[in-house]
Amino acid sequence: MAILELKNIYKTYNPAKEDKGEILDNINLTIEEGEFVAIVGFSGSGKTTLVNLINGLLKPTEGKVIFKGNTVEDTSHERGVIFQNYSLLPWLTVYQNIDMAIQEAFPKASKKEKDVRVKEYIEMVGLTHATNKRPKELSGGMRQRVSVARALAMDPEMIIMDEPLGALDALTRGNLQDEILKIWERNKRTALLITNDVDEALYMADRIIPLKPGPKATLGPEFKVNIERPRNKTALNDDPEYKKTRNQIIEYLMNLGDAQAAESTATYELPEIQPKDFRWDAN
Ligand SMILES: Nc1ncnc2c1ncn2[C@@H]1O[C@H](COP(=O)(O)OP(=O)(O)OP(=O)(O)O)[C@@H](O)[C@H]1O
Repeated sequence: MAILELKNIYKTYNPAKEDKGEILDNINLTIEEGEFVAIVGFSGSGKTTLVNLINGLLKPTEGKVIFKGNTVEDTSHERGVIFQNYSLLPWLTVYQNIDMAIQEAFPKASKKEKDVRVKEYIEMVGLTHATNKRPKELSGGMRQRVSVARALAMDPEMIIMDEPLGALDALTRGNLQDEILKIWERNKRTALLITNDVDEALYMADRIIPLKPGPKATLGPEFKVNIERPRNKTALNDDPEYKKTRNQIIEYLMNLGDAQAAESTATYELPEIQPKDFRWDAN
């Protein structure tokens, strides 16, 4: 059953002005319950705008966002967003930031239950030692981990991630990818990951959809990731299916980037791609 539907979404920030700032156009997407979908996009193409539309922070200029059969009008803890810019309350400690989210999601839980949950998620992201610190006392990566813990602690039906792990070192990033996958699988949740990292998308998602560069950014064709779970990062490098899909996506993105550069004077930043990508056999 579809949990999220995007229907003919068009978004401009400036409908009245001549320069309309047309960000998204003709966005159609259906995500089934339990799926893990990744959208891979160019920098500045409208990824955060799309997340905010799904979250309910923004309204589409035209079209509809439908969650569990109802048009999204507002934010809801059923859709937990991990933002790229941490968005923590600066005057609250790590504990209090997470506790506040849990209060909202589980208003009827006892004080003890909430306390156990807060501590469980702080431990999950390895921040027990920083429980009573405020955001300004934390590094960027630590703040991002609090943000991940806060979103997951609310046990949202849909986990929406807007480049959530970009600020982290490789080890922490890998650990959190695994934690997110565990929670998604264990609790049978639905996940939408917005990223510019093709490898992250391939490791985590069931299908990957490129967001073409704007103005009027729209979704490209989907690429299915037919690789069994649980996936092993080291083994993936030798998996023919992984190599094939990776090359297909990268080739598609490179062609898009070239076409866009030929048409426009604007410069676009490609999603994270290594030169080694083209050395691999597409077998
Ligand atoms: N509130 C706003 N008012 C006007 N224009 C906006 C607003 N928010 C974003 N934009 C414009 O919309 C476009 C897409 O921005 P958005 O943040 O959605 O892209 P993004 O793909 O998430 O970017 P990045 O990868 O750099 O984070 C940009 O040109 C940006 O300047």
